[in-house]
Amino acid sequence: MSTVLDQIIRGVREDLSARRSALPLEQLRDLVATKPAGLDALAALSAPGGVHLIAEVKRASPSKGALADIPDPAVLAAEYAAGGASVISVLTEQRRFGGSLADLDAVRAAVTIPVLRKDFVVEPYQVWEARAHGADLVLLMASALQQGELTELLGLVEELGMHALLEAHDEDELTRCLDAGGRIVGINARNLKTLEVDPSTVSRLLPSVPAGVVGVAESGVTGPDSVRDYVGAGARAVLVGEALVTGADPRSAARELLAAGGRRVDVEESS
Ligand SMILES: O=P(O)(O)OC[C@@H](O)[C@@H](O)c1c[nH]c2ccccc12
Repeated sequence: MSTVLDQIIRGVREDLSARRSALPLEQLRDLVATKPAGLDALAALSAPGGVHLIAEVKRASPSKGALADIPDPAVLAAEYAAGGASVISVLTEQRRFGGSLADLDAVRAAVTIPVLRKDFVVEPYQVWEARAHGADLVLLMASALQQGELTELLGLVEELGMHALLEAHDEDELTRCLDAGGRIVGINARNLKTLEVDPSTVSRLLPSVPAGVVGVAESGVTGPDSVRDYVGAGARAVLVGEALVTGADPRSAARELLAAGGRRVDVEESS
């Protein structure tokens, strides 16, 4: 039986081949050569002083449908940055999440902190694309990749001067992420095959992430209490989408989550 993940990846591959016809890899590589170097997302997420926030620009999800309009992702990203986020995550998958590479461009132009391209990366072309559109960090999901692909894509991400967030949602995937050499590893509380969120996945798996690897808790943060729980389980960063995009004030919401994780954010004059 085909899972939601299989269906998403099928659509991603179709959209990808259309983009590749419009812009062949060779030209994409030339474009990458003209871009300034990426920012160090590993350093950003390793800085001491409490939990780090990876704040996500997320318009929709397969489980909930439309979440937020987000007329201007640049404005939202700037609010996240002002609220103390260390990294901005931009979903670029179009069919189920309503994202695009244009959103990535807009966010890249709006902030000076590292930006994550969040998509279902299954081919090297998408890694080149991420760099061409200014990403510093690329999501690689163990559930979507064979081990050889995971290792190969991680190698390309690093060769292009970026870092990868390797994502696992069970023991086997976590072992694979660590074996591949992941230095930033996320535990996703959402099972992308069933879309169910189970925060205990994070508390079960995070303790197995070694101290030298940045452990990220992903999905299911509904407020400060969730952050406290994830940090208690050993999270050095939390990745939050829905709770931030559906609230009235993303800057204050970001600050509140960070405060719950022990990070003090200097309050700037609000613009
Ligand atoms: O909206 P939430 O529950 O805060 O979740 C954010 C993020 O973890 C989720 O968007 C996510 C985690 N891994 C993914 C992989 C693909 C697409 C989306 C995701």
